[in-house]
Amino acid sequence: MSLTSSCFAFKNVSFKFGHCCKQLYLNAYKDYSELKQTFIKYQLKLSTCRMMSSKTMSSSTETGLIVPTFNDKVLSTSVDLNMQLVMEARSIFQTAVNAVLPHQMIWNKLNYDPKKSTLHVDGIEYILNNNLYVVGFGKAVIGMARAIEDKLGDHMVTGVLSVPQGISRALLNAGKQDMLLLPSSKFEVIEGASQNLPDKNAYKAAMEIKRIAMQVSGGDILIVLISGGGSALLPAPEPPVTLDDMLTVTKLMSRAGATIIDLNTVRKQIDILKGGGLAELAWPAKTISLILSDVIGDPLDFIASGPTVPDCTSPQDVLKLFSELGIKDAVPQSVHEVIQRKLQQTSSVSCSPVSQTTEENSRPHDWSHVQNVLVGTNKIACEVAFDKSLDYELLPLILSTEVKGEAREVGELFAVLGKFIAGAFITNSTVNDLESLLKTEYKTTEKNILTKAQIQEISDIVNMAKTSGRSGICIVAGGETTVTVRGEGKGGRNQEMAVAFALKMASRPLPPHVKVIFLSAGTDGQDGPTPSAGAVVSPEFLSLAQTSGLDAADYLDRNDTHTLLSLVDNGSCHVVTGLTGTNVMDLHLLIVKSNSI
Ligand SMILES: Nc1ncnc2c1ncn2[C@@H]1O[C@H](COP(=O)(O)OP(=O)(O)O)[C@@H](O)[C@H]1O
Ligand SMILES: O=C(O)[C@H](O)COP(=O)(O)O
Repeated sequence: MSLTSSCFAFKNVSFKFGHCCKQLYLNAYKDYSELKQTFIKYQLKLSTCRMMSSKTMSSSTETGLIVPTFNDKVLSTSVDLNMQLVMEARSIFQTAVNAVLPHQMIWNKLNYDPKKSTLHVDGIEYILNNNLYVVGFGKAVIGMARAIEDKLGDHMVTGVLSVPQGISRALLNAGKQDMLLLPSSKFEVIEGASQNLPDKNAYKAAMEIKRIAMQVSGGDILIVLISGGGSALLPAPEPPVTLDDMLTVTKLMSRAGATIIDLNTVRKQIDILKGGGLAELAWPAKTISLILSDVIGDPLDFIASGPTVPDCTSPQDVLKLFSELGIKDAVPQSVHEVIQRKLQQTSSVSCSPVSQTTEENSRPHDWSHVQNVLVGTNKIACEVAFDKSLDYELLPLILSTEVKGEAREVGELFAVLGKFIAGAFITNSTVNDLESLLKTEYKTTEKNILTKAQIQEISDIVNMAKTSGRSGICIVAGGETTVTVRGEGKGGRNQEMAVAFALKMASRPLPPHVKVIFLSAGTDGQDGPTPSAGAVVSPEFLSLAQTSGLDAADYLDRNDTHTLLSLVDNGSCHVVTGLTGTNVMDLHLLIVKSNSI
């Protein structure tokens, strides 16, 4: 995947159907973060006043400076500070992950009144009366299904889950019993799609799910649980496309550098259940889709290829993609046949909520029977990380929830930000200083890596820290970078970011008394094909590696960052959580703290 035009900026990615929602979201999010910053300013003023008036809250040095305290312990050595920042980062990450665990999310969203047997979801009321059917597909749906069954099991008729091969055993081994179904469960669980590729088991599960969708009727309620990996776990190729043809197209596109949006555009056009097909089949039953987003920007119609969302793609989009990716001739003939057939059927893309009368089912209906609900997103995790940072007296800033681009380059970018913030603590740095630092220190093919607004936000948060006497800043970000794997090593995008960060930080020593650490980890607990979720490093990581005779740059070049992290300091830099049972992409935390303010 090539580096996008801006790693951090909110991408102006517009889907016809979703664009207006996205703009509303951006406006709301902007208001939210301004509100948050206002709150912080107020809180800071309050605490600064309190601090000035009471000696008990801090210890002062002979020069009268207020030394930052942490849990009433005055920091004495930089080693303490380093270890403390690592502990804080790990705690912030874990707190954020806990907030997007399946049980937490489902219980937050579903308001059930057992006396009235009514279920309220975002203000919409449903009457439960042993009329509930549940299907699910994705890496995190077992935990979601357990939460549903705990809450609404009495009304469940039946349920089917399509989950990754080995996930139940892995969750059991990770001690996540609370995310597994009980022996009395009404769910049928079918494991498949190992390596996230559709297979016969996933196909069997998809057919079972299709059968339930066709079985439900007017008075029934179908809950659909969706999370990352759902596309591969719900393969329902439209004849004459076969499962093998679908596999061929997926592999062809992935190898050609297709994005998840590209992949799912094609999947929606050649699959009966994707692109709203599942909800169409369930009509007139009411469908409630509970969605855990692992796609940047949370586009409902692309997460797991949007089986319950109106489809805004077209057969023309598919042909355009095939030619852009240079795979048109390699695509199976059956796929071209389905695309050509659709070209005849639809003259233009229709995103109207009222779907056309389709010949095979002659059921004219709109989408009022469907409620799509985002229950877990990277944004929620980032906001929890934001709040948790305040507990550690850090001044937080959510820089982006749409981080993308080549992992090592994004890791280096965080290093440049770390250097700027560290320097700004002891000098009067300005926005221009950060812009020039990015130009000189950050050699990348892209020009506007950070938006002007984000550069301004970083400069503002530093000034706010200095004027309020806060000794630390926590930059929170999330998203999903990519790795162009060229070496034979073992690693993942978050481990690559951490090692690249450490290498970049080493190019310029930090001012005395200022410490910088960087944590990058996947919320699903697995970074690449490794048992790590990611890593947390300080600039000292490099000297630790060198004392062990390890060349970090060489390990990075061979995509062998997991091995390197395992060898340095007995693997103490790894972030290991085990499979978490959730998946809202990755979290990045840059913490800069000075013990001289
Ligand atoms: N040795 C490696 N070093 C760095 N990244 C790797 C390596 N091997 C695989 N990857 C990356 O890990 C990605 C898969 O990440 P993973 O966390 O398993 O899945 P998901 O993207 O669903 O979270 C692959 O797309 C690949 O880019
Ligand atoms: O389409 C899907 O399955 C998800 O939206 C993204 O899948 P991934 O987790 O395999 O990228």
